[in-house]
Amino acid sequence: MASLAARTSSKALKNVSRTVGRSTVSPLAASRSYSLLARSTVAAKPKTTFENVRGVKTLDFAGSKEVVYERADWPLPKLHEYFKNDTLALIGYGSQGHGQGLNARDNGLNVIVGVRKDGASWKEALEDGWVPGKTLFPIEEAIDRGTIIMNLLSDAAQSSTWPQLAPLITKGKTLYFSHGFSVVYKEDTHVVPPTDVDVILVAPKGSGRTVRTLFKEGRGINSSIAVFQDVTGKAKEKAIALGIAVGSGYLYETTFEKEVYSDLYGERGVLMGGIQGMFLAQYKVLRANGHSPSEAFNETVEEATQSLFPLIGQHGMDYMYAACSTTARRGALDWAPIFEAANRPVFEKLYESVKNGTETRKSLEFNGRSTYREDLARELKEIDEQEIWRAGKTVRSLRPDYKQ
Ligand SMILES: NC(=O)C1=CN([C@@H]2O[C@H](COP(=O)(O)OP(=O)(O)OC[C@H]3O[C@@H](n4cnc5c(N)ncnc54)[C@H](OP(=O)(O)O)[C@@H]3O)[C@@H](O)[C@H]2O)C=CC1
Ligand SMILES: CC[C@](O)(C(C)=O)C(=O)O
Ligand SMILES: [Mg+2]
Ligand SMILES: [Mg+2]
Repeated sequence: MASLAARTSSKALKNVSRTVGRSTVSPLAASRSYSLLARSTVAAKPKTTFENVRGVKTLDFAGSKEVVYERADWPLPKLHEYFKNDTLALIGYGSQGHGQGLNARDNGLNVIVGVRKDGASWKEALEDGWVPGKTLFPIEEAIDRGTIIMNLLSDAAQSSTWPQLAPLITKGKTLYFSHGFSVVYKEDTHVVPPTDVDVILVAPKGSGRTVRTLFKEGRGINSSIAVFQDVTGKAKEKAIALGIAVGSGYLYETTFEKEVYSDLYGERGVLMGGIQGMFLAQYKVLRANGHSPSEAFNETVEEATQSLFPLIGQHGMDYMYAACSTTARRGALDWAPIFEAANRPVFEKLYESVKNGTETRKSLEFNGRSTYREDLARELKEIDEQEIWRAGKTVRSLRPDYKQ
C-alpha cells in the first residue's frame, strides 16, 4: 500500500521545508516572501513572522497571532507509527471521501470505505480500487471494523442515518467530521455524539477534487481543525495527524461552530452563489447593451478566471490591480466601495440566515429527499443552459488543452 505513491509523497515531504535565513518556511510561504520582494509597484508589506519551527508556527495574520500546523512536523514514518493500531473507516464516498480516502491510502495508512452497497458511491469506490470484503464494506460493517470513524456522508445523510449509526460508535473509537454542520445544528440534525468518544473535525477548505490534486502535486490544501469533545486528552493531536494524513498542507485551528458558520456563509457567498450572481448580472447588462455573447463572456468570466483571479491567488489584490492599466486601476478603486456598500446588506442577511439555522433546515429538507440527486442535477442543468455558460463552452473549446 505504501509503495510508489507513498515513496513519491515521502520525497515531496522531504522537499516541503526549506531554510530561509534562520527560519524554516514552506515553499508556499517562501514563494509568498519571494513575491513580496518581487513587487515593484506596491508599498512594503508587514513581514510574516516565524516564531517556531518543526511545522508548528505562530504567524501574524494582519495583526492577529494564530497557530498554524503543517506537514513538516508529521513525516510519513511518524504518521505510520501514530496510526499503527488504527483503521480509518471512511463513511461515504463523495468528493471528500474520494480525496481524503485516496490520500490517506497513498500515505500508507490502513483505510477502509463504508458506503451503501451498490449505490453510486460503491461503484466509484470500486473504480478507485477499493476491494469488497477487504477495504470496501457496507456502512455498518465499516464502522464496526474502524477505530476512527470519518463521517463523510452528505450532511443530510449524517442526520438521517444517525439513529442507526450512533450505537455503533462505541467507546475507544474516534468520531471525525469534515464539517461542523451535524453537531452544531443538533436541534435540527439530532446528531448528538456519545459522550465517551473523541469528536474532531478536519475540514479541507476546498473541493475534495482539489484535496486530491494538490496532494498529488506534492502540495497540500489548507484545512480547518477543531475539537468538539476530548475524552482521551489526545483529540487535538489526533485531528492534526489526521489532517496531514488526508492530504492537508496547512492546518488552522477553529471551533466546530466557527467552521460551519464561515463555510455555509462562504459557499453561499463569494465562493459559489455570489460569484454566479455577480457574473450573471454583469453579463446580462452587457448583452442588454448590444454586446455579443463572446465579448460579454470574455469580459466577465474568461478574463477573470484565466488572467486576473489567478493573480489575486498568487500575489494578492493590490498586485492584480498593479498589473492592470492605470485607467482600470482608477475606475476599480472608485467602484469597489460602491459594490461593497451594495453587497454588505446581502452578506449580513446571509450570515444571519446561516446563524439562525435557516440555511441548515433548507439543506436538510432538500438533500434529505430521495430525489435529491436528480433535483440538484435538474437545477444545475438550468445553469448549464444559461446563455453565459453556453457561450463559455465555445470560448473554452478554442483552448489547446480543451476538455469537455
Ligand atoms: N464536497 C466538498 O468538497 C466538501 C465537503 N465537505 C463536507 O464533507 C462531507 C461530505 O461531503 P461530500 O464529500 O461533498 O459528499 P456528498 O454531500 O456529495 O455526499 C455523498 C455521500 O453521501 C452518501 N449518501 C447520501 N445520502 C445517503 C443516505 N441516505 N444513506 C447513506 N448514504 C448516503 C452518498 O452515497 P450514495 O452514493 O450511496 O448515495 C455519498 O457517498 C460533508 O460534511 C460536507 O459538508 C467539507 C469540505 C468540502
Ligand atoms: C465551497 C463549497 C464547500 O464548502 C467547499 C468545497 O469547501 C462545500 O461544501 O463543498
Ligand atoms: Mg461547505
Ligand atoms: Mg467549504
